[in-house]
Amino acid sequence: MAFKSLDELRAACLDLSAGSDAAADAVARRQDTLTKPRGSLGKLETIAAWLARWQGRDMPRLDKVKVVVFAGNHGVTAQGVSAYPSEVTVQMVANFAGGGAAINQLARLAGAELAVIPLELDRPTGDFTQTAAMDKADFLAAVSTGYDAVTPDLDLVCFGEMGIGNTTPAAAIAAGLFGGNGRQWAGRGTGVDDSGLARKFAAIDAGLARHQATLADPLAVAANLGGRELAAILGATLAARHHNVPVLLDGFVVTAAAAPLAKLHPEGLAHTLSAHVSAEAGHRQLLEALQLAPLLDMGMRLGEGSGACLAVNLVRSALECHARMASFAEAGVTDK
Ligand SMILES: O=C(O)c1ccc[n+]([C@@H]2O[C@H](COP(=O)([O-])O)[C@@H](O)[C@H]2O)c1
Ligand SMILES: Cc1cc2nc[nH]c2cc1C
Repeated sequence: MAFKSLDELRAACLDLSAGSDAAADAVARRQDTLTKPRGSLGKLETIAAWLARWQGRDMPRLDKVKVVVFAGNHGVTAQGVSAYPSEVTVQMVANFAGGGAAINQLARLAGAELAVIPLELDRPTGDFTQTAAMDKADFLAAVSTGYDAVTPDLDLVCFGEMGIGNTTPAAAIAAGLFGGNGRQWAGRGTGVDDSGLARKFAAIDAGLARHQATLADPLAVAANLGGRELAAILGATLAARHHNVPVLLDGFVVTAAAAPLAKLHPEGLAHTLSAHVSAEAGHRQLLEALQLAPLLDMGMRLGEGSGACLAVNLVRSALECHARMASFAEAGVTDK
C-alpha cells in the first residue's frame, strides 16, 4: 500500500471494523463450560475473547506470530537528548541480524518470527525544534512501509522499535496529542542525566511551540514531531486492523507511535493490547490517556519489542487453556 496523500491515509484510519461479536461471544460461551469456576482465569479469558474478535475466528489460533522491529534515526539528537550516540541504531540492527540482542532471545522463546525493518538510517529525520521531522512525502513513505510489513496470514503481531533519541519524539507526540509539556511526558530513555533530561524538556517544548498550529491534526503531529520508525508503527497498526491481525504494543515509544490512530478514531486501538508498562516516565500516563491497561509491569525500558514478546507467552497461555481444557460434561465434573 502506498498512501499518496494525508487525506487518503486519514480516510483509511476512519475505515475500521469492530471485529467479530459472534467470535468473541462464542469464546465467552465456551469459557463458561470449561472446568473452572466462571471467570477464574481472569484476563486469560478476556484475552482469548479478544483474539477471537480480532481474528474473526470462534477458535483463534497462534500458528504464525511475528515481531516486527522498525529502526530509525532522529535529527533531534543534535539537542543532546540521548545517553548514546546515533550510530548505535545501525549497530544494533546488525546485532539483531547476528542474533545477539535481547529481542532475539525473547522472540525465539515466544515462538515468534523476528523481522527488522531499517528506515533510511543514513538519513535522520529533521530536528523538530528547527523544522518538521518529516515532510509529507517522507511521512507517507514510512507509514506505507509499516503498512506493508503486516500481512493477513499473521495470527498475532508485536511491534518494536530501535532508534537512538526516539523517546524524545515519542514524548513530543504524546504532548502534542494529549496536551502538557516536555516535563510532563519525557523520561530518561536510555539513561540521560539531569542535564540531558532538562535538554529533553526544552527540545520538546521548542517542538511544540514551533508546530503549535498543526497540533489539532494527529497525522500532522506524527509527521512534524515523530520519526520514521514511529510512522511505520502507525502504518503497521492500521494494516493489522485492516487484515484482522491482533496487535501487542510494546513500550512508551510504540504506544506513542500508535496513539494518533486512537485520536483519529475512538476505537482505533481496540485491536491492540498493551503488553507492558515500561519504566519510561510518561508511559503509564499515556496508557491512561488511551484507556489501555498494561498486562505486565516488569520495570523494563529497552524497547525492541521486548515487553511485547514477553506477553506473547500470556496470549499463548490464554489460547492453550481455552482450546484444550475439558468441559464440565467431558470431565464428569459437577457444575454449580
Ligand atoms: O519504549 C520504551 O518504553 C523505551 C524506553 C526507554 C528506551 N527505549 C529504547 O531506547 C532508545 C531510545 O532512548 P533515547 O534515550 O535514545 O531516547 C530506543 O532505541 C528505544 O528502543 C525504549
Ligand atoms: C545498546 C542499546 C540497545 C537498545 N535496544 C533498544 N534501544 C537500545 C539502546 C541502546 C543504547
